[in-house]
Amino acid sequence: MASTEHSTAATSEMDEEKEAPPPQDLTLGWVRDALIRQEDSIVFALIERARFPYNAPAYDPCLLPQQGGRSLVEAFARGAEVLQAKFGRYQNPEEVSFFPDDLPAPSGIPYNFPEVFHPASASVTANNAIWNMYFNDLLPLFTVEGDDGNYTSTAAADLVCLQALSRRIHYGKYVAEVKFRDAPQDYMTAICAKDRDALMKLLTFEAVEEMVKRRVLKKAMVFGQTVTLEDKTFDDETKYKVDPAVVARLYDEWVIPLTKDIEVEYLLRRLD
Ligand SMILES: C=C(O[C@@H]1C=C(C(=O)O)C=C[C@H]1O)C(=O)O
Repeated sequence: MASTEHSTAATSEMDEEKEAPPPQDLTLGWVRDALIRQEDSIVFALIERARFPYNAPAYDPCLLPQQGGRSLVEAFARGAEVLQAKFGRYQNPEEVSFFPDDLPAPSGIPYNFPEVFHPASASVTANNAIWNMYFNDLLPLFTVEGDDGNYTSTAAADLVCLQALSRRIHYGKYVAEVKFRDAPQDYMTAICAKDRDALMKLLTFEAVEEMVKRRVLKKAMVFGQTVTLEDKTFDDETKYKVDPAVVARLYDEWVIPLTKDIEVEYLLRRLD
């Protein structure tokens, strides 16, 4: 009994340290560490989705006529968001809904999230772009063609990917806030001039972006290997659960540019 109590306390302390929401006095280092941890979630979510083939009927609005023109994946995502909103998921500023209209009021146990965002900037969202990118561009790149009939599990795996990508990209709001606080004069000049290019230049760190892309490529290799007890070497013939080049491309073409778009949009409203 005593040892159970002890281990429960130890676990919750550890969780608090790892999963604490962003502090009000956040630093760029803190935010970048959070982004690094989220890379793991994204790579694992893609690996889970890749267990199923493409499963085209999950995206066909004709599959479920009673859903009024919505595909199974859209109906599933909307239903999941309604349930999650009820329990307060979107009270967390890290979480952004894909279908914010008609979500019920939260009735869960309130949590006192620190108010980090400038209020006028808080509602910036890229979820439409993320949804379209995921289904039109990304999904065909990392799933094999085919139909195994397991559409609900497929939709559930899609939603995990979408939510992980959305959380990462909307973390651009924290990045923007901390960069603004670190150099308010530089940012204020560009914000007052509504100069998107100047803002983009100010917030871009190319060396950091290169490191991010190299790291996610490596994570996809490490996490996507089949681990066996026999010694074996990994070479060009190694089969990965998700092609590491696709993960690097995901970050290069979509995740980093969308994060930076969020940063710019956040900053443009930062003085409102
Ligand atoms: C997120 C940041 O802002 C920009 C976007 C990056 C990203 O999305 O990974 C990396 C570097 C910056 O160009 C950051 O500075 O860490």
